[in-house]
Amino acid sequence: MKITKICCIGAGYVGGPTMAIIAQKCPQIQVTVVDLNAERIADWNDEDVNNIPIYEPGLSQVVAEARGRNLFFSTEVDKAIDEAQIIFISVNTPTKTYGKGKGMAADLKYIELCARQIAKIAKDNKIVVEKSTLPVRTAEAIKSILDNTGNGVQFQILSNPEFLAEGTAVEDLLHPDRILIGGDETAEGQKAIQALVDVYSNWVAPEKILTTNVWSSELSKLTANAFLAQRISSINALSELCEKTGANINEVAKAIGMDSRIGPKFLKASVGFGGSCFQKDILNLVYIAKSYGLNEVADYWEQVIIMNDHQKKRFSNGIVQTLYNTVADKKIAFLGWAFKKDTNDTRESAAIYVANDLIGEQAKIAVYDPKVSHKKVLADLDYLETRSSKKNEEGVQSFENPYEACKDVHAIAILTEWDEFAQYDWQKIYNGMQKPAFVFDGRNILNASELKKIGFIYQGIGA
Ligand SMILES: NC(=O)c1ccc[n+]([C@@H]2O[C@H](COP(=O)([O-])OP(=O)(O)OC[C@H]3O[C@@H](n4cnc5c(N)ncnc54)[C@H](O)[C@@H]3O)[C@@H](O)[C@H]2O)c1
Ligand SMILES: O=c1ccn([C@@H]2O[C@H](COP(=O)(O)OP(=O)(O)O[C@H]3O[C@H](CO)[C@@H](O)[C@H](O)[C@H]3O)[C@@H](O)[C@H]2O)c(=O)[nH]1
Repeated sequence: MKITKICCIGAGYVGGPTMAIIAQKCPQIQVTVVDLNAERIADWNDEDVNNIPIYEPGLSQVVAEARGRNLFFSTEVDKAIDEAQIIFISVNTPTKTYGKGKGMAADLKYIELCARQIAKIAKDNKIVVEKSTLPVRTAEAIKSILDNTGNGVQFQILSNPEFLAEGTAVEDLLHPDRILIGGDETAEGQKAIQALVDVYSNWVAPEKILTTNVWSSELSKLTANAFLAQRISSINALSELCEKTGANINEVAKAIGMDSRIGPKFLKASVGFGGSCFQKDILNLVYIAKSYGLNEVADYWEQVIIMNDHQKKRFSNGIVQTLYNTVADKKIAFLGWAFKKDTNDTRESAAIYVANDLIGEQAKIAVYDPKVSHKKVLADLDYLETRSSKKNEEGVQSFENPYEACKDVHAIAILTEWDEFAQYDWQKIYNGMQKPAFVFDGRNILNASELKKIGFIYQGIGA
């Protein structure tokens, strides 16, 4: 089957970058990304390509190259569905906040809406691709909706989970470790798989494209995230033991990472992992295990989340304790608000929880993040519903300049590992601070001995 038109429902952190790369690498295919959020689409179409809604290194250049040529952003969902041969579903699948499975299960209402819309509009056979991260066996539900509410046309459902990490999305999409495609074992299923393999083959080597059955593909995505997050919780658990014993977590991580069976990646101790995926996907895995009565399996994976919550709490408690057990009316600068460097995404960022704790202790927070607006900082705090918006506004200020943010503060906390933080003139920052001047490095990115030489009281993670 020759693919000439692709549509993607959902112009978010996955849909936008993924489709931009497909369009860049497949100029013969017209790629249309649609979304119900008109403001988001308008931002993707902003004349100034630097104003696209998602910050990712290298992304604006890719969009500049393909947009208007074979890459389009639109709110005309029905038209795009009608015209496409392959429809990617890349909508959000957050943790449910209501009803059965509240706080654990994935909320699939947006997925179901997409399936119903596709069924209503499609007048010829379509390949529907699950790009969103979904519970294992979701394809069954999508198929049932499509087959029972459709116009009698044939649908093939593929699972093609996305493994990009934010901050490195373009690089990850250009050079993926693997592309995973799950489909039906029938002849039609295999034909659909081949059509999608052909799209990726425009830039991905054949040995990196793995095809499986649908259920393995769906479950592999949750499993990959669970394994990655588990490594962080494992190293963070040991960071607490290091602090008690005189061992240094950076040295321990290096020593174990040199064992080729363990490997060096994802062993960076931190204030705790954030982002829209790890917590949501592990909770989802836990819920699935529980729903099959596999309580030990559920408990095993839930511990990764428990450890992460503990790590965030430990960080804010440590600040209060060190500042003589009170931070009331003390000003604390936060360097970083995003959940990791090189992204403007703040979903589930550790910074939100640490700030929430400290505002609860009546501290005043001064935030500097190179890519996050004050509006976003306030919205993140309000989302927790701990206190009124007015009280949050009184508790947090944002600054465009890091030196301004750090002026007159009692302490500085590093919440995100932005490279620029290590390059600052720390003597200048020290001179402008209250004394004693404390630094709590939640990312272990600063030069501890240099800071101590200047006069700072420095506390990292796990040393
Ligand atoms: N963010 C990541 O790094 C990442 C990586 C891999 C996988 N994922 C998964 O990909 C999926 C999308 O994540 P995201 O971060 O891009 O989410 P997002 O919230 O940034 O984007 C989702 C978009 O879908 C739109 N949408 C929702 N329902 C719609 C509908 N019925 N019709 C049209 N548009 C609709 C929303 O308006 C939103 O713009 C999730 O399942 C997530 O778990 C995310
Ligand atoms: O050694 C490490 C590595 C990461 N982190 C933190 O872990 C979180 C997640 O980081 P990362 O995994 O790099 O970013 P995400 O964009 O959340 O990507 C994860 O989640 C995506 C969504 O499912 C997957 O596609 C990716 O493969 C998976 O890495 C961030 O807060 C990081 O700061 C650490 O604390 N220590």
